[in-house]
Amino acid sequence: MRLDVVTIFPEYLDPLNVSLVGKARARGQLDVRVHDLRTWTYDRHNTVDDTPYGGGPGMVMKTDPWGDALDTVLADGYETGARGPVLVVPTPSGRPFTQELAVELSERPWLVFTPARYEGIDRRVVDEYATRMPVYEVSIGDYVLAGGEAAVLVITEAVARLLPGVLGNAESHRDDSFAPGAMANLLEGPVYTKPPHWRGREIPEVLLSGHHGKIARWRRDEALRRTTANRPDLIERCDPAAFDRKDREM
Ligand SMILES: COc1cccc(Cn2ccc3ccc(-c4cc(N)[nH]n4)cc32)c1
Repeated sequence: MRLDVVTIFPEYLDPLNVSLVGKARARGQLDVRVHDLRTWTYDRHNTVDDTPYGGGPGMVMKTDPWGDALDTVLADGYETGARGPVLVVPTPSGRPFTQELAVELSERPWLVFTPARYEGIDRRVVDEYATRMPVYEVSIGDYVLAGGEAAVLVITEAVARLLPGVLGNAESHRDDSFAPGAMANLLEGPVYTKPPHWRGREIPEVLLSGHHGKIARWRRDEALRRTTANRPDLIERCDPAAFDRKDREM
């Protein structure tokens, strides 16, 4: 997978050099290229913004730097054999970023991220590139950030961990809270590791029993308890039949 990120804060994407994404890049599983939008400005102040038509607070990011940057990035990608780009535009007014959308994006060969700042990018930029490629306008949550770079980090990590061979235990994302199956839509339950005793606190007996069926049922029940407490909205999405099937397996 190729990822291009165009931003006025390229250093904000430095975390993509470490941990899971950094290792995937080092192994050649991910080709991540970060571009400074100001490369495509030609005035003394490297201007990327201007006042909004219609008035109002803040500034809007100008068309030309984005158009020149995206044309260059896309041309370079095509020249190096990349195909099937999609534009990913972080915005508070986008569709919610979910595990389902992470899976969908992980199946694409080339993501081009356009994290904006100020009050966003002149709408004509998205309209222009929507004529050439799929555009995903994505919100990572119902809160307002100062720009899209943090969202790029979130989306990239959620997508990268789904790529074959990136996660150490190939199966572990299959048990994700939001992955299909009996635990789908359930939050993660509690986890424990050594030492067995810590400040007078013990490990739940069932986890020491070696009885895999009882352990699986306990984990499912704990996940149900936590989901009921913290995300009752997810409970409605659970499939009781999947629980029955899982119970019969345990
Ligand atoms: C566009 O409308 C906006 C309205 C008020 C502020 C801002 C600030 N801002 C600029 C670019 C940008 C990109 C993403 C986000 C963002 C995403 C999520 N989930 N929260 N916040 C916020 C961004 C934009």
